[in-house]
Amino acid sequence: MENVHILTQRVSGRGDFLPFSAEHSPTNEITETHKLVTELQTSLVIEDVLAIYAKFTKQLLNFSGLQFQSTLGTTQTSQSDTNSTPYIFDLAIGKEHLGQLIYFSKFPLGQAIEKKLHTLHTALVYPLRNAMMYSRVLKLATKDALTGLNNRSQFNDFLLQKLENCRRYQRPFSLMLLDLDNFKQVNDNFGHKIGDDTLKEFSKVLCSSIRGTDSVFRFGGDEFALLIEDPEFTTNKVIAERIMCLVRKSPLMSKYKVTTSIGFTLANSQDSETEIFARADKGLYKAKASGRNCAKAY
Ligand SMILES: Nc1nc2c(ncn2[C@@H]2O[C@H](COP(=O)(O)OP(=O)(O)OP(=O)(O)O)[C@@H](O)[C@H]2O)c(=O)[nH]1
Repeated sequence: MENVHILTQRVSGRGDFLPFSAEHSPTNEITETHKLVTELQTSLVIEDVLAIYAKFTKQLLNFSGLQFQSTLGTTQTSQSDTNSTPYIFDLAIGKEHLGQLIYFSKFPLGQAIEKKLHTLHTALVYPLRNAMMYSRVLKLATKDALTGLNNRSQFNDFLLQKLENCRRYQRPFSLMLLDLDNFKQVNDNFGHKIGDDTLKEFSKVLCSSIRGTDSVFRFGGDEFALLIEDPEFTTNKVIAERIMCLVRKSPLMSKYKVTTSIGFTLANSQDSETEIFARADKGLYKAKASGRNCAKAY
């Protein structure tokens, strides 16, 4: 510990290692680590856990960025500058590898700092693993595995929320239901893999046809839905036209002659989930009955 103290005092002027604490005793270190663990346990969100850890560790090491890479992707603290030298640490609990924690620093890490970081990593790993598990479970519960879109259960929650906002704050929204036409023949004639690729392609079309405030869902099979914020009747028509146009332009979807039928409806403040859904579904039925590849309001 004395080494840490000497090191921080010697080079703090350069801005890399800040004085960690005036008094470094084993008792202090245990108290600090305990405080860190307590704070880390206040969140199950990976980004938050990393931010809490970064704030604490900044007292020891003036790093310019902190990143955590795992099978769940890359998370980094806000305003991370990743241009300086990366110092990579594997994080594991026993044989379970969690991922890599990367400190970006303009200055070299001394051995004493590295040792201290290893101690802090022991405080980080359990709360981080809990957050990773939570993220996986949340994904399983709310996302469609094939397309990564929100699933039906998430749709039910979103729809209730939108109806509540519509009733209380007169915030209008609309529901659009979409179903692919002639999709069965893609699977039957070209195989399930091409069928899956078509569904993924259509998901991209939907995501690129809406604004960030709108949401896309896959119910299963070739059925999708959109919840559109603040729409006018014409907005819905514009969105539907945009989707059908992108489907026509998609090399994959045009190759397999897949189009989409669309039904939509505007919400009103008296609507229940069943009522609004039934109206959009009638619109979709009308579109199918009118020969497919078109959009109908109800
Ligand atoms: N590749 C793939 N196919 C799926 C998936 N889920 C459901 N399907 C298939 O989607 C097809 C849905 O067919 P329908 O909507 O009934 O048929 P369609 O040809 O689109 O008929 P219309 O809607 O009347 O134009 C069925 O063949 C299902 O087996 C999936 O995850 N991947």
